[in-house]
Amino acid sequence: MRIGLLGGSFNPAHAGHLMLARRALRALRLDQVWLMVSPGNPLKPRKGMAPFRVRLASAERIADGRRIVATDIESRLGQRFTVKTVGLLKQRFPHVHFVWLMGADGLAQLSRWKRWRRLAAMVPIAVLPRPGSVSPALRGAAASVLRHQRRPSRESPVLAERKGSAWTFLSAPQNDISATALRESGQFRPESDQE
Ligand SMILES: Nc1ncnc2c1ncn2[C@@H]1O[C@H](COP(=O)(O)OP(=O)(O)OP(=O)(O)O)[C@@H](O)[C@H]1O
Ligand SMILES: O=C(O)c1ccc[n+]([C@@H]2O[C@H](COP(=O)([O-])O)[C@@H](O)[C@H]2O)c1
Repeated sequence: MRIGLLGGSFNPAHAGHLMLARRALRALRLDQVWLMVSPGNPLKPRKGMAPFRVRLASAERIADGRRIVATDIESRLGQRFTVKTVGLLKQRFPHVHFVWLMGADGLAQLSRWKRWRRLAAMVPIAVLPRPGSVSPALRGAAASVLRHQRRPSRESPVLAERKGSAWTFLSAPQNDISATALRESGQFRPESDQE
């Protein structure tokens, strides 16, 4: 079983998440993608962050419950740092091949995550393009440190099964949608979503 983990704030979930999940399912030959709602991104301010259950409900609305599944497992594990969450998931599901999924903005800031080198050694990573972030990501500190672990995208179908450190950059159509833009345009009003 191969599962892609798309960790995120989902404040709110949107079409960019769905595009990323669908592209990863196909390119990485995944059985499922989990939209793993973060109880609180350690690098994001709490201000402006909708309550967890509102963000989970938002992720559930874009999921299909079959190949793309919204989950509160990170909150139930009581974790916020990805390195801890992935370690616990691997313990709990020893037969699953997990792949960490993220947009290029994630790779650009990965070197600020807790024990990120350890994380990159624990789980294969697939990065998808995002407008404005491709160049900062590929020229950033994490991509530089991990340059010898980068695999060509033609190996994507077997990335999930790789034992050692491995990451790849997938080509994909880009979508400039963001949760920030949706919040700023007033299309996501958590107060009314809580009713
Ligand atoms: N339009 C997009 N294209 C590619 N990846 C995306 C896109 N939107 C979000 N992602 C990725 O999905 C994951 C979760 O993102 P998140 O829930 O923070 O959404 P966001 O739109 O980036 O939010 P915000 O604008 O509040 O920072 C991250 O890995 C992010 O890179
Ligand atoms: O572990 C960390 O130090 C860390 C720092 C920043 C972000 N993350 C994770 O990155 C994922 C994307 O976060 P976000 O808020 O950009 O959607 C989400 O699962 C976060 O928990 C993790």
